[in-house]
Amino acid sequence: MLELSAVTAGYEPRRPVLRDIDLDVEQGESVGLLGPSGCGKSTLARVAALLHRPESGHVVVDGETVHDWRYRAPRELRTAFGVVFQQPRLSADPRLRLAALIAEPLRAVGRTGEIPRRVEELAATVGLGAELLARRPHEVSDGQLQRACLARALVLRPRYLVCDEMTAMLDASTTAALVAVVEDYRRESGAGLLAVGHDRTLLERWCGRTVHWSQLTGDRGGDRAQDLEPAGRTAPGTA
Ligand SMILES: Nc1ncnc2c1ncn2[C@@H]1O[C@H](COP(=O)(O)OP(=O)(O)OP(=O)(O)O)[C@@H](O)[C@H]1O
Repeated sequence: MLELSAVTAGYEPRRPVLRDIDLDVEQGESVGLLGPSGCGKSTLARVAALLHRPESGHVVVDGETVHDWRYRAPRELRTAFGVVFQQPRLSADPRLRLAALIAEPLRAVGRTGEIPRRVEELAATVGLGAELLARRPHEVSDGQLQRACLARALVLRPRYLVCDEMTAMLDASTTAALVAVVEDYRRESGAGLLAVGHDRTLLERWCGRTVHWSQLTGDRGGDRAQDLEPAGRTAPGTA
């Protein structure tokens, strides 16, 4: 289980974005996190994925308390997470062809022998053909690049997936395709999922449990219904 307890985190001393937040994701569970823009969802997702050190509180991953974040975290913990962000262009090295981008985590942990087979498997899973794999990020669409970023997030077979507005920039059919890839992986691997977004309908269809920001904060800071995106942008077939 991924356990966040009493997490306080932010970017400036004494001005936390999150205060005393508790959130659990069981293995095999899919949890949607819904809230208005700017409330701190991405910050919480980054703390959960060990990418942002909280000021206080605890993060426990399958019984192991986290003491270090980012590159200081032990490799075994870092590689337990696959993360997909909203804007693939900000998280993709523009110099890498898509095949190399998908293989990046395997290369980083020295498992280069697995690269050809895993890239081929995952390219098929996310729907990228050989011709696209040979292109660089500026030569593909946002949706194609996000497919590669999802493949990269899955390449080490993570125990937890954190999808931070993964589909916010995508059309309905690409959204449905990527959600299906995540769900197939989750069912087959037993991984836990934290999916962050604004789209209530999408998250409620996608996830077994949807948590509203106001439930995490006890209405401190307030989750106002009118700040949430209206239903209707949801991809068909994502239920
Ligand atoms: N790197 C940063 N440095 C300083 N402040 C930041 C940084 N990143 C985010 N913030 C601030 O922290 C607050 C929470 O931001 P965060 O991105 O976590 O919200 P969010 O709920 O994910 O928003 P959105 O739904 O719009 O993506 C915002 O006020 C934002 O301006």
